[in-house]
Amino acid sequence: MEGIGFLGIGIMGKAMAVNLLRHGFKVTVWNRTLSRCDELVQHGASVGETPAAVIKKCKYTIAMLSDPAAALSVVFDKHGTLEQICGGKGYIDMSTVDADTSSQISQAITSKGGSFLEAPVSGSKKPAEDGQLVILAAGDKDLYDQVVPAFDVLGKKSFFLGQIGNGAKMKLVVNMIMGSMMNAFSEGIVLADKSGLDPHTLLDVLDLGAIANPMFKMKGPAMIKNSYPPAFPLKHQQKDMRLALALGDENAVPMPVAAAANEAFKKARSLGLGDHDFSAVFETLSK
Ligand SMILES: NC(=O)C1=CN([C@@H]2O[C@H](COP(=O)(O)OP(=O)(O)OC[C@H]3O[C@@H](n4cnc5c(N)ncnc54)[C@H](OP(=O)(O)O)[C@@H]3O)[C@@H](O)[C@H]2O)C=CC1
Ligand SMILES: O=CCCC(=O)O
Repeated sequence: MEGIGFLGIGIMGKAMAVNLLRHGFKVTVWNRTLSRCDELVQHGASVGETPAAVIKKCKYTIAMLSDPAAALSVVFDKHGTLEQICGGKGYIDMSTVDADTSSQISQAITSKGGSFLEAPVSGSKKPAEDGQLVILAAGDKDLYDQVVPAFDVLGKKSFFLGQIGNGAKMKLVVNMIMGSMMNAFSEGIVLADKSGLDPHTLLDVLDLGAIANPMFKMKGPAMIKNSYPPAFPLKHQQKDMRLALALGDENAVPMPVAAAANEAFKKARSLGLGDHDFSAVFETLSK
């Protein structure tokens, strides 16, 4: 593959871009807060002054941005992706957005002759650092085949899910389940504690049974200490619950558990916990 552009050097974008550099890819980065690119330069990246400058330079460009508004802004605003995208160039948006946002971006890119893939990911900061993400791609199959070498570095498994929107929907379903689980887990820890049990023993019991999972194992000990270093920011989890609930509305799927979980994440945001890890929803139970 030729050089890759990378737009959005947040928690995930930084880990993914560093990983690509470590594996020998030439990477040109851009971030809205440009100073955040400095660390990437130390790892060997070049910097583009605008998204358009990155697109102009690179055959393939990946975006990893916070939400639908950010993903749209980087494509459609002045000096954005659309100004330079053209035939022979590919744009891969790995942000978690809804299917409608992805379709808008896809239509705009393809109307200029470019090719487009949505490719949101499952897995957080550590899997991103270790190249262990799960990639949920959909859209242009030729572009997918061309960028497999990069996906092989970023992830442990890639799925090609067909038409645009399917990757976004799959990602939202997964994160809706995860957000609901996090709330049940938080309630369980508090219930164990308040009823006189040792929450650490609860973690040991959970880890040996049918509902053992990496998330409980990884986040539980820190939650018991009321510590929430951001791997997956709570504001993004609440965005995903909101988008998943909208998908439920569209399809007339009742989701009372997810709706309650969303309320808990909104409460956590109102307490100023949006930039903490999403496990900080635990705090809403004692407030
Ligand atoms: N963290 C995680 O565990 C995971 C996150 N995701 C998803 O990946 C995406 C990125 O997440 P993460 O890295 O954690 O988020 P961060 O909040 O760490 O980074 C967000 C990035 O988006 C940029 N951004 C925000 N608003 C705008 C805007 N209006 N215009 C241009 N750029 C903007 C930020 O730029 P600036 O630095 O200037 O603020 C930053 O580069 C999200 O969609 C998230 O849901 C998916 C899987 C796991
Ligand atoms: O979107 C964030 C997903 C976080 C994870 O899969 O651990």
